[in-house]
Amino acid sequence: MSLPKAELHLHIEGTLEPELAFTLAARNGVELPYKDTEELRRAYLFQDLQSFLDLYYGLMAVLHTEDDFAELAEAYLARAATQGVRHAEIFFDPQAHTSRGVPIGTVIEGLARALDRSLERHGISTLLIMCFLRDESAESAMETLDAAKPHLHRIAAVGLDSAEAGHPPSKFREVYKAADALGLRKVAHAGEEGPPAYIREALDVLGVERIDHGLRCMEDPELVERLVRERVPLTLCPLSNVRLRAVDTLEEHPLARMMDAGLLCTVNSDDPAYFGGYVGDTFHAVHEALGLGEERLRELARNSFVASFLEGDEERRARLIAEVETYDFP
Ligand SMILES: Nc1ncnc2[nH]cnc12
Ligand SMILES: [Zn+2]
Repeated sequence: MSLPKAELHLHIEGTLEPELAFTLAARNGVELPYKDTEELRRAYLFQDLQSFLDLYYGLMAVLHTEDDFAELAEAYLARAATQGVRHAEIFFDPQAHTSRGVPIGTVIEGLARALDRSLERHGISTLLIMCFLRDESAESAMETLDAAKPHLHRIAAVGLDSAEAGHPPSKFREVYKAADALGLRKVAHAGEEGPPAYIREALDVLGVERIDHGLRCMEDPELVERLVRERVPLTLCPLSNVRLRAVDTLEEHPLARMMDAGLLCTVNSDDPAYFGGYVGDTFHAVHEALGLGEERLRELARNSFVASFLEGDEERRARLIAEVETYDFP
């Protein structure tokens, strides 16, 4: 769907399509435990977040050089442009690469090469969000922040992702404080598999400006009231929630109820190579499965720009919102 939109919850490693994975594996002499792309795709049957993460981190073994990261990001941006994406705030997981011996500079400078030409090539403005793996230690997160210091001009914000249960946001209090002191903005995954209390902690302890997912806020009416009152954006990922079994079917996804409750919802693709669709496909899917009409889709698109970190370019934000308001649905 080419309705103009921002993508605010997208893991660049989650855009690694099987075809590119095999190309990079051949180029870098990496042997994959799958015969071909078909067999790899057949392995995309996940029981929960952890079963996805196990495969996801394994496949990252094909990413080695700056060129690899540039090619990965370029492929995503080219595809996103065909789905109406005009602005993308892109997560990456440095520890998933540094732990394999790939220097953080290789990751950041490779991604930046594609991002730097994205506006001109694809009409997509971009920024980078560096995520800490919450199932690694707080010390490792702090070392990652330190290692990123020579590249800070490339990074807009920090985030928190990976296995949520048992890894509360408060574990990362100090590293978020340090990131804040460096002028970085703050987001965190919370309430995907973890309880509503993790959403409160992300707000109160880490001081995040957006909640990634936030799905489980619906179990806590007082929290919903607060999120509405404080206009805290939620970056929801409905196709991901189905594939990782946070909800049984897309028809049962609470997105429509969340919008009715007055929450500032956005929809995003999370890891589109694994979850069956890019963000335009996701808009289409929620239209079909949840009966969200044109005004609701327009609201989601408007919210994506409202919730974006486009503060450096208010003129662009206003122009993109105006495009949403006047978009003619086919
Ligand atoms: N849905 C998700 N939740 C947590 N960490 C992730 N990393 C990539 N996708 C993720
Ligand atoms: Zn995510």
